[in-house]
Amino acid sequence: MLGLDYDNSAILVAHLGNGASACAVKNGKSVDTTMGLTPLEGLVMGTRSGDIDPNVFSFLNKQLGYSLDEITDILNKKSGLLGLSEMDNDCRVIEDAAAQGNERAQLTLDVFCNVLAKKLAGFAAEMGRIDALVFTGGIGENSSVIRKNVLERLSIFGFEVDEKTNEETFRGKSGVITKPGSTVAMVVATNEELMIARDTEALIAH
Ligand SMILES: Nc1ncnc2c1ncn2[C@@H]1O[C@H](COP(=O)(O)OP(=O)(O)O)[C@@H](O)[C@H]1O
Ligand SMILES: CC(=O)OP(=O)(O)O
Ligand SMILES: [Mg+2]
Repeated sequence: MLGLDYDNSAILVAHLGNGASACAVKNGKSVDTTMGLTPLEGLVMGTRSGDIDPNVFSFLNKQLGYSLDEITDILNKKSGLLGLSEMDNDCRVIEDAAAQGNERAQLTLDVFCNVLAKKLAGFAAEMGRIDALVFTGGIGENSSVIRKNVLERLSIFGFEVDEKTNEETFRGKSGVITKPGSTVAMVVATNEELMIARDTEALIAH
């Protein structure tokens, strides 16, 4: 798509759906990712907190009396976009509220984008350069608001969003969303379900 040399490339991938993660892909291989032992680590997600002080477990238990199961449930199912906005885990609902001037909704979007931008910047440091940044997943493929917010935070790496193309890229459309001469950011529509089905078929066929 970009004519990059597969064996000499550094690509950042932001897969933003309900679950969300970022990945550093060097020379075609994933060399780092934001999720950890469980999908809770890393980015702010629909209902998952992402990175948080691990002492939150002992604090919420000792100070506020929550059980281990309750804290696990809060961090996985009641945090993230839902917990920050106190509205919904669906990014569209929060974007609409922010557009109407709801400050809490705007803060939620800013936290989401700030955490993502910091992770991507860290990956850039790890790989030594960025040839392209790929947005995918429901939010990555459809939200021009989130993409613009993140790219502006990463302008130090030479990203310059093309506002018109960015706004016109959604619902399965793929393509570059930055200006000519900018470090490349693009949308790549994924079909995870098809990949999972193909991988499963390949595994059970043997
Ligand atoms: N037009 C849109 N603008 C902003 N966010 C959107 C839009 N369309 C879908 N989304 C977001 O995409 C999320 C779902 O992404 P998806 O990749 O399907 O999730 P999953 O991780 O469940 O596979 C929704 O929760 C919603 O927040
Ligand atoms: C791991 C993951 O992406 O979870 P979800 O199905 O919530 O998106
Ligand atoms: Mg998905």
